[in-house]
Amino acid sequence: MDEFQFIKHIEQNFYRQSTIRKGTGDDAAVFTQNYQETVVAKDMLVENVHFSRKTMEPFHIGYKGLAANISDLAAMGASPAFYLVGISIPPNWSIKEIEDIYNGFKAISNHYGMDLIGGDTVSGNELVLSVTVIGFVNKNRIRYRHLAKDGDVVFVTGHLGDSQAGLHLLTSATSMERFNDVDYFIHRHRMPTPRVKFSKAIETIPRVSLNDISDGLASEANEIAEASQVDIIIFDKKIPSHPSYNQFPLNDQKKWKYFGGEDFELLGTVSPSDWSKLEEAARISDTRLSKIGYVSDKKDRSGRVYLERTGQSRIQLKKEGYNHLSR
Ligand SMILES: Nc1ncnc2c1ncn2[C@@H]1O[C@H](COP(=O)(O)OP(=O)(O)O)[C@@H](O)[C@H]1O
Ligand SMILES: Cc1ncc(C[n+]2csc(CCOP(=O)(O)OP(=O)(O)O)c2C)c(N)n1
Ligand SMILES: [Mg+2]
Ligand SMILES: [Mg+2]
Ligand SMILES: [Mg+2]
Repeated sequence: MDEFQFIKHIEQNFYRQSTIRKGTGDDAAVFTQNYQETVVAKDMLVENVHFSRKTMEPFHIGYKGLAANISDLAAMGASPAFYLVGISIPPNWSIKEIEDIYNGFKAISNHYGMDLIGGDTVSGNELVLSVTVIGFVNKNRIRYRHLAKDGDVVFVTGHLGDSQAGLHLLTSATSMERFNDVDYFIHRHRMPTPRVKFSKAIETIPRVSLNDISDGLASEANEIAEASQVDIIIFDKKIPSHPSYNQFPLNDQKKWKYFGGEDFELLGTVSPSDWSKLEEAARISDTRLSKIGYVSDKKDRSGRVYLERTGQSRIQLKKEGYNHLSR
């Protein structure tokens, strides 16, 4: 199969989005849009950085590559619509394996009614995916990270630390039989759920600041604090974790839930007067929701995040987490 046959092979034969005028097959895609804001994001997935052939099957690579991107749309309040895929294919990957990556894309894109409208195919030394997503959101419902205000409630969806626990189970030398809920943790690592349903369900709330947790809670909370120029206080004991999470070494538990990343949960802040609406949205979207802290209303704020631990002094939670250029 050559490059052109490959493209023909992966093209969709119909489109779900009615706004599409031209998908794949010309020099560029064309869609029309009139009243909503257009939201665009890109995240890459690179062999031996984001996955290894030991930790992920080809299907998971496609699924997670698109899930990570959809997560950024959810973090802006946007509904996913389109995606484009740049792929560098090494010679030692079979066409069947590449097809399976695309089966991963198809599985999650079907779920959100998204269309593949373009991309690029090249040969390379390592498998590299560069995915671009496009979504739409109503003008006054964009969930910027600079929208946090004094006195807000700080919340998070789901459980934290699961993804790195899954990676640990996939890579550590100790036998998996020693652990409970192995399949759950591995699934959370390989096939994370972007919180689109929750993000849509909170549409009635006028102001929410939101970030998705790709680099760890500490990093994402600092991004909200810096962008909004507020101080955030987080209660250590309120961080939600899976019932079996406490089977891992204490140090790892702490490391993964604050600095691990790839959980693709949503972290945000909302006015206390909208908290009950948020709870209702969590209920109807079947999403776990936890109140984990608050935005300080003191005047001397500096865009920092602090951690409160029972019986211990308050410490600053620094912007540490997964960082590609920390050398
Ligand atoms: N190489 C790059 N060129 C241009 N913009 C970039 C580049 N890398 C990151 N960005 C932009 O920087 C911002 C933060 O990126 P990132 O930390 O990867 O976000 P996220 O963690 O939400 O995926 C985004 O607006 C992103 O588009
Ligand atoms: C083999 C392997 N090693 C390490 C990791 C852990 N890891 C890789 S990237 C990453 C953070 C998220 O990736 P990034 O590209 O920073 O996403 P973004 O913040 O741009 O959405 C983590 C925790 C992994 N998933 N697989
Ligand atoms: Mg990114
Ligand atoms: Mg993000
Ligand atoms: Mg991202």
